[in-house]
This record gives sequence, structure tokens and C-alpha cells, in this order.
Amino acid sequence: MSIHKVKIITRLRPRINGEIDDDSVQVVHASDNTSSSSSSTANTSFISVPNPRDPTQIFKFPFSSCYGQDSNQTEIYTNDVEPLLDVVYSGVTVTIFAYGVTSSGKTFTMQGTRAEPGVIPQVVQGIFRKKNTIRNLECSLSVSYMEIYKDEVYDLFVTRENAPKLPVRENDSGMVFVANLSKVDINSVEEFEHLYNAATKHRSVGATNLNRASSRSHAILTIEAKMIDPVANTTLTGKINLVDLAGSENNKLTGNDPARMAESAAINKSLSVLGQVVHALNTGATRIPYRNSKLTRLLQDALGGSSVGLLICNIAPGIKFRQDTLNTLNFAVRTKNVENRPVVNERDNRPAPRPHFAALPTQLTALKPATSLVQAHATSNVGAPTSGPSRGRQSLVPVSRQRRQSSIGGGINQAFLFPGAGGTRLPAIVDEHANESDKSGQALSEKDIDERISKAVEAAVEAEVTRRLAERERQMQEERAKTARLKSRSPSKPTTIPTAALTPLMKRHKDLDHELMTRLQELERKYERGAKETQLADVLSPVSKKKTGRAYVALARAHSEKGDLQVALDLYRKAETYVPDNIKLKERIIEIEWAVKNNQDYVPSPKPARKSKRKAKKNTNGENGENEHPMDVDERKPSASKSSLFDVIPEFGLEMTNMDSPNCSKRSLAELDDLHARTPVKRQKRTVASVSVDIRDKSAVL
Ligand SMILES: Nc1ncnc2c1ncn2[C@@H]1O[C@H](COP(=O)(O)OP(=O)(O)OP(=O)(O)O)[C@@H](O)[C@H]1O
Repeated sequence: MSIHKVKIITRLRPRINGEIDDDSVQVVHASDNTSSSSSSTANTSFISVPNPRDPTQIFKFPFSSCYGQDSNQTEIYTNDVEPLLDVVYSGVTVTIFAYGVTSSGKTFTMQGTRAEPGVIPQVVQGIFRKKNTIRNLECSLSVSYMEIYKDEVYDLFVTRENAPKLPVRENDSGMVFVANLSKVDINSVEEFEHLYNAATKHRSVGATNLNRASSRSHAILTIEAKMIDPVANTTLTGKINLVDLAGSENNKLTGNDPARMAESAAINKSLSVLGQVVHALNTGATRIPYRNSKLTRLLQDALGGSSVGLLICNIAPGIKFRQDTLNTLNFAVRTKNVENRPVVNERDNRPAPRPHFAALPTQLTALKPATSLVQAHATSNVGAPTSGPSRGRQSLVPVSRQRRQSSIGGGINQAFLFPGAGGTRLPAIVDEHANESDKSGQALSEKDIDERISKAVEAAVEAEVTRRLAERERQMQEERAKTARLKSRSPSKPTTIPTAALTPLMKRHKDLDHELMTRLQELERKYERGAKETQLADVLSPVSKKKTGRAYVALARAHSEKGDLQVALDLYRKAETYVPDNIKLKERIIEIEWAVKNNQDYVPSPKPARKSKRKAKKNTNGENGENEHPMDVDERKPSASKSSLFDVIPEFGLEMTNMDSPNCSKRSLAELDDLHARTPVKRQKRTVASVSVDIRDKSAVL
């Protein structure tokens, strides 16, 4: 089965509502190396963003399509979306999703306006146009539309007052689907428009400081093309999922009230899980945390599954959004490496041969790799088998069925159906909303048992790690108190402790570090023996993960201070598995990797001075506001020093695709010598690094 990577495109929106656009984020054509705000689809284009910590360094993020501020809806559709319609008509599932911070232009790109129709209306027109060209097949189109609001799924074709929360289920072929979601046949663009406009009014939208009509939910519109071949007696089903994600939010900027904050927390959490899924896929983790949010469960097929994926990353201009822009682009860079295995969804309509002994589930669904077709379009895609055997329980909640084809009784009419990436075969449908009575009388499935074991192990491991870390903290406090006592007993020498007193303390500290590391390793081994498929980092609670990550960082720092860089690097990487989103940790790893690879000393970035709480509180705007993101790892000190690796954790970590500095790189050697003569030693090493390292080729660093 061929592998296809998710295609990434980026779009920088123009300035709106008197925003200050300081040109800090730019679309650049690498061919002539001149910055431009015009759109470009040249392979060599990239987005350039200055490093917030050192504006002379420029991060470059190359993508196959970068659209600038004056790009228009038609060119995005023509260049990157329209070619995917042939993929849909070949029986493959295509998923297009718009990703970006709040107010970056996702809804504008996906939906657009009457004057400037976005991806959705253009896709619908295109899909009807293509339908009219199909001969020899009976082709029909249908649509479903849902939103994920505060991690609950709602049918947007049902008025909100009547809309029940819809369960996400998985059938025995490992396909994830939304039970009881309406699926409506559409026969013309006008019919679609009528439905869509009414449904869009049901979508949860609210005003924030950044966007008067901010989407408070993730919206997923699915158009399904069913093609019956009466001669061959087969049905080909292609789908296109058009996903307008809610934007990640920095509540310092949005000025959200408590109700909006709750929505924002749900949005940020689901997007954070999305980041974790991408990270897990990239690192080849044995367990991908799809189940940690409804969004990732439903996008499972587009990320590491059998769907062709197109990610549109929307970014906003200016310094105000710089950190968010970096987070979005970093997410995009990571997603580039996500691999899908597209399949053609074709079903044989002939009656199945009578089974000899045991009954076969239903008609078999043929899943063919979509190799040639998808290659022709140079993107990846997945055909989600829509018609696998399903035994979905009927909903207990009444759903209006006027003009709708409900999934109830329709066999397998799930409007959003994804096969599990790993092809998990479960003996029974997993219903997240199933209450105990649903399960009474049923034996526990293997999955139920696994989940229970996981929970028990998690609780035990968490308690053990917390206890050991607390023990270590207590010992260190004792040592600090001892040191303070020693100091107070020798007032004549307040700043120095006699070597004889210091040596055992240092030794004790070293022993503690060693002990902690051994314990952590022991715990991991113990846990991994018990749950081969799962890593400790996957099951710890967020707080325990932070603590464990912090413990590894402390050890790593101790080793890097001793100059033991390789060990420090291994420990930092270990820490990263616990806190994959920590931006500073990533930067640290990249810096040390570079130092190890080039056999250089490692000089850490200077630590910014600590700020008093009051001072930090005052600076809630601009840079500080950006850093005080709700996703900060260290919740105990939200506005304290930025010196710890754990102080800043934007939603997704920054991956430095490029950090060359145009200013520096243009300097002559003589100028550099001069610069060195004027620069303190520590700073010199950093300057040399920024001049000589061109990380355009990431392998040079990693
Ligand atoms: N390319 C563009 N050209 C003109 N205006 C744009 C463009 N992109 C976005 N806008 C405008 O910017 C504002 C915010 O855009 P939009 O609502 O699409 O953001 P969003 O990313 O969907 O935000 P949220 O996540 O809060 O829903 C809107 O007023 C929209 O019309």
C-alpha cells in the first residue's frame, strides 16, 4: 500500500480593522529572495518570521504553496483543491482542514463570503460540475454537517434546541463514525446552499476581542459521492471532509468572559491533542492518542489513516500574532511528515456467497490502495470505507428526519465514517455514551479490560512518581535548610561555604540525581513490561507528565553544566516525550544537537532576569501576553520568570526549520572579527552559531 504525506499550504491574511502590520511575517519567494505579499505557489516559497528572542534570526518555513495577503479564493481552489475532486470521484476520502489561531482567516478561507466564495462553495460547484461528466455510473451526492462544541458532537442540520449530543462510535472494522448524524441527498448547488446556509446559523459563534464572529466549535462538512456501476454491480464511495477548525486562543488577547473561557479551554485542549497526535505519529509512538478528544477521533483517518489530507494553515500578520504564527507553522512542519495510506472504497453489491458455517458479517468491502490515482495528484488521500459492516445501536434520542436520510435503519449510513488507522478489529461497537445498563449482561470486551488495566496502572504509576518526586523535593529542601544553617553559623564568610561542607552536599545532590534517574527508568521499565503497547508518558496525568518532564530536565541541565552533552541530550529528549509541546525544550534540544554534532561547547541562551509578580502582571500585553499562554506547563507560576524551560509552552512547540539570519549571513569575515572583538565571549559563541548554521537542511542540525 503506498504512502502519501499530508499536503500543507499556508495563507497569510491581510490586515483588518486598523491592525498594525509591521511586516514581521512575510511570504517570500525564494527564487528571487524578495519578500512579497502576493500569492505564490512556487515550490520554493516560504514564510519568514523573526525569532522572538533574537529578531536578527529569521525562521524560514518552506511549503509547496504559500499564499500572501493579496491572494484570492479562486487561486487557492484552482491550485490546491480542485485537483482533489478527481480523487473523490475515484472512491477515496479527502480531508481538507483549515488550521490557525483565532481570527487568522480559517472561516474566510473555507466558507468565504458571497462576493468571495471560499473552499466549500467552490468544492460544491466543482463536484456538481464533475458529476455531470460522469457516464455509465449512477452517481448521487449527499451531505452531512456537524460541529464539535466543547468536545460534544452536534448535528448542524438539526436546530440547536433539538440537537442531541451525538455519540462517536467505532464499528467492528475499527471505523470511527458519528451515530445518528443526518445525511441529506443533494441534487443541485441551490439545494446545497439552502441547507448549508440554514445549518451555518446553528453553528456556535461568539464575539471576542479578536474576532466579532469567532467560531466556538470545529465544523465538519462531508460531501459524499456514491457511484454505482450497474454492470459490474459495484459501488464506489468517495468523500470530501471540509473542516473549519476553531482557532487556538490566547485568552490574554481575546478578553474572554467565563463562558467564552470554558469554550476556549475546550478548543485549546482539542487542538493540543491534535498536536500530540501529530507528534506521536512523527516519533513513531506505539500509541497515538486519537481517543483523547472527539476531534482527533474524527480526524483519525486524515492523520495517519487512509484519507488524502490537505492542511491549510492560516496565519495572521504582525507582531501581535508572532508567537501564534510560529506555533501554527511549527504544527504545519510536523504535519508534513504525517503519512497516510489511501484506499479506494469499493463495495461489491452481489449477494455474498452463503457462509459455510459461521455467518459472515455483511457484504465485504474492497479496500484497494489508491496508488496511481493519488500519485497523479501528487498528494495523499484516503478512501474511507463507508460501508463496512456496522451494528450501530439505534439512537434513543429523537432526531428530526424531515428531508433527511437518517443513519437509523439505513444500515451503514454514517455520514462521517473513518477506518481506524491501525486497523483495530474490535469484537463489539464501542459506544462512548453507553451507560452501564447498555453493558449489563455483556462480558467485558478485551478493550474494556485493557482500559481498566490502563487506568489502574496509571493511578499506581502516578502515585509512585509523585511520591518519589515529593521525596526528592523534601530531601532537597532539607539540604537547602542545612546550607542556610551553615551559612548563618559563619557570618564572617557569608558568601562561601567551606569546601569540606560543600563536597558531601554536592555528592549527595549527584547521588540524588542518579537515584532519581534510576527510579524513573525502573518505573518506565516496570510499566512497559506490564503494558507493552503503551508508554509511561501516554498514561500519566498532565500534572505527573510535567513533573516527570521537569525531573528529566533538571538532570539534563546538571549534565550539560558538566559538559556531558550527549547524556544531557538524551535526557532532554526523554523529557520531551513527557512534554512534547514545550517550545524552549525543543530549542534547547536543537542547540545541543548542533553542539554535539559540531563538537562545540554548548553555551545556553542567557537567562532573562526574573520579574517580580507585580511587574509581570503589569505587562500583560505584547510579548508577555503571548508568553502567558493558557497552555503554560508550570501552572504554579504563570507569570513568573521565563528562565525555566517550563515557563513557556505555546500550544505547539517551535521547530526551527531555519534560523539563519540575513543580517548576520551578509557580514564579511572582517566584520565578524570586529563583531567578535566587541562581543562578550558567551555572546560570541551564539553569534558564530547563528552565522554559520544554515538549518534550511534540517539534517544539518538534527
Ligand atoms: N484573506 C482574507 N481577506 C480578507 N479578509 C479576511 C481574510 N481572511 C480573514 N479575513 C477577515 O478576518 C476576520 C477573521 O477571519 P475569520 O473569521 O475567517 O477567522 P477565523 O480564523 O475563522 O477565526 P475564529 O477561529 O475565531 O473563528 C474576518 O473579518 C474575515 O473577513
